[in-house]
Amino acid sequence: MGALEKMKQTPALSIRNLSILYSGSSVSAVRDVSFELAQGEIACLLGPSGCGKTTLLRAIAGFLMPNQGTIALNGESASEPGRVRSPEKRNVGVVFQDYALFPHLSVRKNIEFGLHKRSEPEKRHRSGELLALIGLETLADRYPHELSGGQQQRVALARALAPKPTLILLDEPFSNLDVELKERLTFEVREILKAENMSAILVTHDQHEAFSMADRIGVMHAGELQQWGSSYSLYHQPNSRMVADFIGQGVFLPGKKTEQGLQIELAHLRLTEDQLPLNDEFDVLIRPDDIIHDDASPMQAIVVRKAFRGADFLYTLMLESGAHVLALVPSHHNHAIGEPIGIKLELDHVITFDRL
Ligand SMILES: Nc1ncnc2c1ncn2[C@@H]1O[C@H](COP(=O)(O)OP(=O)(O)OP(=O)(O)O)[C@@H](O)[C@H]1O
Repeated sequence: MGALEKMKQTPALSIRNLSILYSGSSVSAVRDVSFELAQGEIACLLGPSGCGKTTLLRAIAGFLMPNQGTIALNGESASEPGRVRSPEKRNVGVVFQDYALFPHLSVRKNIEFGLHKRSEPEKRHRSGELLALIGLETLADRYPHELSGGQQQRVALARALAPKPTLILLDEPFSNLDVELKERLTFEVREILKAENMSAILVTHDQHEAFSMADRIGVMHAGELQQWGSSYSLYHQPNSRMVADFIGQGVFLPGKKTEQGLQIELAHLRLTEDQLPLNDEFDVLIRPDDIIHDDASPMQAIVVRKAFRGADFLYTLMLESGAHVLALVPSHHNHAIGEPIGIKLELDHVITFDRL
C-alpha cells in the first residue's frame, strides 16, 4: 500500500472503549464509547442535556484523561489512561460557542494567530485564502466588535482552520444566533469544512442542525453512544426506542404476529420469519411520513390536532381504537379538527421494539 493510500485509510479520529469518570463522581460521564471518523468527514454528537457530549469533546481536545480506552488522531495514540498528549500538541482546532476572538486583533490577525511559526508571506497567503473562503475579504481590517455574530463565528472557524489541523471541534457554535442565521450558517460552515477537506465534530442539542451539517451523527444518552450512523439510518432504522424518540417524530403502535407477517391497526405487513421481532410483545414505529392522506381511502382517522408548517400540516389523527398517529399532509388539504379524513399506510422500513 502506498503512503497516500495508507493516509486515506487511516481515520482522522479513532475512539476505542472510552470512559471518563470525573473525580468525586460515582458514575462515568462517558461510558465505553467507540467510533471512527474518516478524513474529511463531519460528525455531530447529539443528545439531551447532561448526556456527556461536552465531556467527550473535551476528552478529544485533550483536556480530560480517559479512565479506560483510547483516542487516536491520524492513527497515533493521543489519549490513554495515564497518558494524554496536551491540547496544544494534538493539532486539534476548537471553535467555541462564544467565538472567543481576540478583541484587540483585526480579523486578519485573528485568523493568523495560530500561524506564529510561519513567515509573514505564508501567513498572509493562508489568511487571504481563508478570508476568501468565509467571504470576509473586505472586512479583513475590522475588529471583532465591528462584526455581526454570524461574521464573528465565521472568523472563529477560519482561525481554527488556519493551521490545517487534523480535526476541528465545534462546541454548540450556533447557539447564540437567531434561527434564520443559524440555518444559513450551518450550511455555509459545512461548505467551508468540505472545501478544506476538514474532519470535524460538532456538538449540538438541535437535530435539524445535525441533519444539515453532518455526514455521521452520534446519539448519546447517559454517557453511552446509542447509535452512530447517517441521518437517514438514525431516522429510518433507529436501534432503540430512545433514538427513535429523540430523532424526528413518531408514535409506537402495538403489533401482533401473524402467519405471514404482523398486524397493526392500520394494516397487515407481510414479513419473512427473520424480519419478525423475537418477542411476541412489541410495538411498531410509525413516522409522520409513513401516513399518507388519501381522500379515496376507506380507512378513516379523525383530526385531533393540527400544526401549520408552511408547506404542510402536521396532523395528529385518532384511529378507531383511540390510538394517535401523526401525518404530514400538504397544507392545501386544510381539514378541521374533529373531521374524519382518509389515510393509508406506506411503510418502507418496519421497525419494531419490545413493548415497555
Ligand atoms: N467538571 C465536572 N465534574 C463533575 N461532573 C461533571 C463535570 N462536568 C460535567 N459533569 C457531569 O458529567 C455529565 C455529562 O456532562 P456534559 O457536560 O458532558 O453533558 P452535555 O451532554 O454536554 O450537556 P449539555 O448539553 O447540557 O451541555 C453530567 O452528569 C454532568 O453533571
